[in-house]
Formats: sequence, structure tokens, C-alpha cells
Amino acid sequence: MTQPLGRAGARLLARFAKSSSVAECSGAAGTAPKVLAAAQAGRQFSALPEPIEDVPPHPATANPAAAIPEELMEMKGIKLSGAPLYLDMQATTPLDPRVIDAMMPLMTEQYGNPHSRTHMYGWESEDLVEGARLQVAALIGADPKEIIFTSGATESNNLALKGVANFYSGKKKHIITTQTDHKCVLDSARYLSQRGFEVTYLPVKPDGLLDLELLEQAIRPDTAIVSVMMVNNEIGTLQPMKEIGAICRKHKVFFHTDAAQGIGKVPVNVNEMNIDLMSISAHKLYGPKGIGAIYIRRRPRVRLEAQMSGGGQERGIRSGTVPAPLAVGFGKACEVARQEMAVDTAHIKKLADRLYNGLNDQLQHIVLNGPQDQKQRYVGNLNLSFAYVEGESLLMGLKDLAVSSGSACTSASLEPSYVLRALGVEEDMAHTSLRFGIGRFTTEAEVDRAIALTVQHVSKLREMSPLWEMVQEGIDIKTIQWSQH
Ligand SMILES: Cc1ncc(COP(=O)(O)O)c(C=O)c1O
Ligand code: FES
Repeated sequence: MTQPLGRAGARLLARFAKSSSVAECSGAAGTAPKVLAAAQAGRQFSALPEPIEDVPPHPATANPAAAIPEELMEMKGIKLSGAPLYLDMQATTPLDPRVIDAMMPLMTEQYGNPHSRTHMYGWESEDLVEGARLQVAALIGADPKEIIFTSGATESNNLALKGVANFYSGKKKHIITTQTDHKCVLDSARYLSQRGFEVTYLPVKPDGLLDLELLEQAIRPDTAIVSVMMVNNEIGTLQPMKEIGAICRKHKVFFHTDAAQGIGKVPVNVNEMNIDLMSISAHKLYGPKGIGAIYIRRRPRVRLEAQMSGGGQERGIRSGTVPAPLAVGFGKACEVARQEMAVDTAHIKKLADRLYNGLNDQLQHIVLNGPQDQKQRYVGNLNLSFAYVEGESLLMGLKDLAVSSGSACTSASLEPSYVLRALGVEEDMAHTSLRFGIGRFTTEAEVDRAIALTVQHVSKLREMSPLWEMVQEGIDIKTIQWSQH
């Protein structure tokens, strides 16, 4: 199958027509259609292997749950009645079908290395990657030259913190972040603190918001960078980016934000917010896994030390071949997000309200973690604690519901979430927290099913709980003197 080349193809064609190294193309522009046809014909696969007829379909296509090895399910004591209902959009999002469509040609025919300079496969791929860079830049109000493709937000966060700190280490020795930032920011900061930097981990208020006065007081003449996450992955807190940016600019300190959970969900403009560096991840906005970007401001210029040695791709900041299919998928995801953000937000807010109200109509003693004001949170993240149930049983029993307890990476350990602890949430309530993540493709029927499953399970656990019995009898549990034997 030959794909039409589209806009990028037209530019490519112009280049192709100009090229003197390709004999047929050295003529005038009038030969272009012939050249295109020849180029496309040359790119046809004439010898694709015949499809093998009798291979059974992969079980996952019929029932995703069936793809999980049975022994593993048994080991974990899990029995699934069909695939669990996915409400974990902060961990990752499914690919938007439009993203898949955009990527497909690059997975088959347009497989050139975007850094190949000597033939049309390379030029074509480069054009497509540059188109994607434009789409990413447009979503955040940046210049495409300020977008560097990376493997995701983890890499971008490492690059921002270590890259800036190391570049300016002659004069600057101090870094500021928050106690509720993502593990990859905190770990990068810890790495730097083991190498002579001083790190301030700012506390947050009970709703997860930063105290701006504390931030301003923490800035020192030797502060290299302030790193504050835009939207928290566990509780959805939306930090006041504009105000933080203004403080950093006033003190001439670089402002980095981990925006993995914010991009495509909330409006972002790097200039209005005075953001100097920003980390983005494609798989959080219906794009592919394994690609992201770092925004690096050019005026005033931010310098940083590359973390990867190699061929000097991406302006020498991130060596390695740019994965063109992923970049194109990422670009498409950004374009769709830019065009549909208002529609997405309205849909997600409606479903989040339905979920929250539906649960509260049928259950008492639910606490919403994070800000109560919807303006200070990303609406698609509902982190709820259910009082008087046992945390582990809650998560284990809700096997038909794919939700997260705190962040996906820490939930396996069943440790209470460090984010909830930083908010001052008590340990038992932190353990009974569930993060419901609603997205573009979530439906009303799914929300209703999630309500039914949660209500059924929480009620069952509470019926078994002696604490719940006491609460029902009107006993104030806080006044009980528990025996120490
Ligand atoms: C806030 C935040 N930062 C960083 C990451 C890591 O992103 P990636 O998976 O692209 O490395 C995530 C996702 O888990 C996240 O939620
Ligand atoms: S890495 Fe972010 S939720 Fe796990």
C-alpha cells in the first residue's frame, strides 16, 4: 500500500526535485508528478511475505484479560470476569485511533532514519519528525527549536535537573523542588545532593498546593533551578504555574516543571507562565509510550549538559536516533489535544462529577484527597479515601476495576503514598485511597459500573469491620483508648 505524502510530502517533493544526485529529478518542477510517482513506486514492497493463514488470533484481541498468564493470576489470587474496567488514566492512556493512523505509514513504508542526509527516505522521515515538533510546540506556545525529543518525562526530568545543575555548577549549588514531586525528580535531586548540591524539598499545604511565600524565601543567590510539578500524578493538584514562574523570573532562577500530567489536559503557555524547562510524556495524552520531550527556553537562553554522548542529534542535547513513528504519534496526539481540549475537559468533568456524586450518594465517609476546588485540580483525577475499610483488601478485592492506589510505581509495595503523607493524610486513610483516572474515551456506562463495584465492595468490607460497627453505634473512635497488650 502506498500512502499519499500529504503536506510533508509536498515539501519533500520540492527537495527531491531539486536534488542533483538523483538523475531523473534534475529536471524542472514540471516533472514533479512523474518524480513522485517514481519515488512512490520505488517504495512499494513487492516481495512482502504471504500472510500465514492458520495462525490463531492472539488471545488478547478477543479478551485482553486472557493474555495474562493464568499461573500469574492464580499466584496473585486473581480471578477475572472479563477484562477489568480501566480507570487508571494517570498511569497511562490508550492510543487515540487518530494517533495510530498517523503512525502506521512510518511503521511500514516510511521507515527512513530522520538523520539520514543522503536519500529521500531520510528527508521524508526528517520532514515528518519536524512536523511533529511543530505540533508539540504549538500545544504549549513554544518555538519548535525549543522542543527536544526524549524517551519520556523520566528522561526529561533527569536532563532538566542534572543537565542544568551540572552546567552551572561553577556558580550554583542549590536546587529547590517539592516533597510531592515525582520520584524521578526527587531521585535526580538526591543524586545531585550526593554530588555536592544542596536540595530544598518544600512542604505543601494539606491540599497539595505550594506556599508561594515559602518558595520565595527558599530561593538563594546560588539556586540553579526550581522544579515544581504542574499537575500531581496522585492527587491532581494543579500548581499556580504563572505565579511560580513570575517568582523565579524575578529572582533570575530557572523554572522547570514536570508537566507529564498536565500537557493536553490543561491549557499551557510557556511564555505566559515563564517556564524555562518543561518535561512532557506522550503516553499520558493518548500518544505512544517511549517518547516525550523537554522544552528548553532559548530566550533568555537555558544551557544544560547533555546526559547522553553520541551523534549529537537534537541540537547535541539528546544523542540517539529520534524514533520517528513515535514522534509522529506524539505530534498527532498533541494536535488532537489542542483541538479537543475544551471538549475533553467538559466530557471528563461530567464523568468525574457523576462518579463522585454517585459514590457519595450511596456511601458515607469518603474523603477527596487534594484540593476541593475544581479550579485547583485536574478534574480527571479523583483520589478518594474510604474510611473504615482495610486498605489492602480494598485494592485486592476490586479486581474488576483497574485503578491505582497512589502512584502506579509505589502501589505494588503497598507502602502508604509519600504524596498523601506530605499532605498530612493519616496512614490508614492513605492506605484506603483509590485513584480513579477518567479520560477521553471513558463512558458513562463505565463510570456507573465503577460506582456499583466500589459501593458493593466498600459496603462488604465495612460490614466485616468492627470499627464500622462502632461508628454505626455512634461511638467516637478517636476517643477510644486502645489497649497496648
Ligand atoms: C508526573 C509524572 N512525571 C513523570 C512520569 C514519567 O513519565 P514517563 O513514563 O514518560 O517516563 C510520570 C508517569 O508515570 C508522571 O506521572
Ligand atoms: S511512574 Fe508515575 S505513576 Fe508510576
